[in-house]
Amino acid sequence: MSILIRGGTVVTASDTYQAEILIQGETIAAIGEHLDADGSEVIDASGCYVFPGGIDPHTHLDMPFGGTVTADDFESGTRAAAFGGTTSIIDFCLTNKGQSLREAISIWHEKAKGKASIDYGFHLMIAEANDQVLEELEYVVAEEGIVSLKVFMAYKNVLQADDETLFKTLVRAKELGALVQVHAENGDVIDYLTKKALAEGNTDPIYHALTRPPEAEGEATGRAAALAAMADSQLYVVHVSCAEAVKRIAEAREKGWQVYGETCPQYLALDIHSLEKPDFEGAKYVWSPPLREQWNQEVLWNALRNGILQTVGSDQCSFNFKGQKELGRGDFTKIPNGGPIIEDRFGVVYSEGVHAGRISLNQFVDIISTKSAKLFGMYPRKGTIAIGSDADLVIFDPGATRTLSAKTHHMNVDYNPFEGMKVHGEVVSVLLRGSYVIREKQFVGEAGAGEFVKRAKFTRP
Ligand SMILES: NC(=O)NCCC(=O)O
Ligand SMILES: [Zn+2]
Ligand SMILES: [Zn+2]
Repeated sequence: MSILIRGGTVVTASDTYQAEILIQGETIAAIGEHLDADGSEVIDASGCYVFPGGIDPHTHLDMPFGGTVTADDFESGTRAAAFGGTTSIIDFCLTNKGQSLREAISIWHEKAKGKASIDYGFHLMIAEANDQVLEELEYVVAEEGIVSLKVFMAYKNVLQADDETLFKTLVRAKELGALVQVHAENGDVIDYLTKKALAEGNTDPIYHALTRPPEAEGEATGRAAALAAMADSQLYVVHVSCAEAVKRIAEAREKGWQVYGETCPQYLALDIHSLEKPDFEGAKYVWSPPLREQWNQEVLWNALRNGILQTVGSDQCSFNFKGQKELGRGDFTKIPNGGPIIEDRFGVVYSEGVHAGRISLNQFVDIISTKSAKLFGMYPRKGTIAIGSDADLVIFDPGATRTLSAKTHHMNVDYNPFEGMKVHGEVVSVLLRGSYVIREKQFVGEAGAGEFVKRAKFTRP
């Protein structure tokens, strides 16, 4: 089976040009002009961009958290991702203290099996760094192809690990060729501030943000970067929300330390005042780190444009307002943290980034796909348009406009944090390894067609 994409403008992280793309089987066989279409299905991409499929480096599907389980599992989550132009995700596999890593990973494989309609990999959470865990990591990297390890510096008494755990993980990651990720907030300070707020009768959603100050994120980011430098290792800071954290990453990079950073669409396009919405609606906007004052948005865009931050992940972690976010009525600490973003990551970054003139088309591709492929060991199989690469492609109409809404989204959740937002550009069709997942805005993919991607060891991009 071969497909010829004709008439489109091919966009990669480095180039923008008119060309035809010939797909044979699962990969790109040729790129050029006047390619032989004999026997191929021809897709007319006139007026459209052809992008490499989006790679979302940060998702939580079918994850127990905050006393409940995320509303989207691998089936609904990956389908929604495909509608939005994403063809690969990397989901976080949680672990418990005392549990073997093999067991934790096999639980996550079961969650995805037969459900994912796009390709996926796993990051592995490190809850403790004892001898058994450090030993088992060799198998994790070499056999499972899981080359990214996540340490939480927040969520005290739930997910939070101490500095010793982070440092030992960084040292081991260096030996094995893995990239360490951190949720960088000072969990001890936040624990103190949240208890104080509740004791003072401050229970509304806005106190979630007020008890997680930017300094708590900046401090933890700087500490993690310093630990990475002392371990001579590599660090990726997830969901950077504010200027304080950007500053610490910039300082680390200036010193030549291998520190990378990701932000998310919610921090680029929403602000802290959403948490003040009446009737408990502010709970829809509870993330950790929290939404910040609006001026931080331009700091984040500048950091993406200047290469201080490299990627935008969705941090997809959806909970319905009814029955889930509502668990925190009367106590903001019981609001499950997170939101539904997987479908709109690509579109919001295109619209607010490229259309609004903040980043170039090529920077968009780098941020939304290529850098994640490079940092997480999938390049050049994924993250670009090149001969031999997987034919993961997005045909995108830049002239279309649409309004984001829970009424039209495909996530399994009863609200959309970007409700009513007008965006420029629309995903028309999506191919995963040469097969349609989205065809003319309709889902034609298959639950189970997505494959687990074993990734290559970390190399400095
Ligand atoms: N970010 C958030 O609020 N929820 C998802 C879990 C995490 O990434 O910390
Ligand atoms: Zn986090
Ligand atoms: Zn997350």
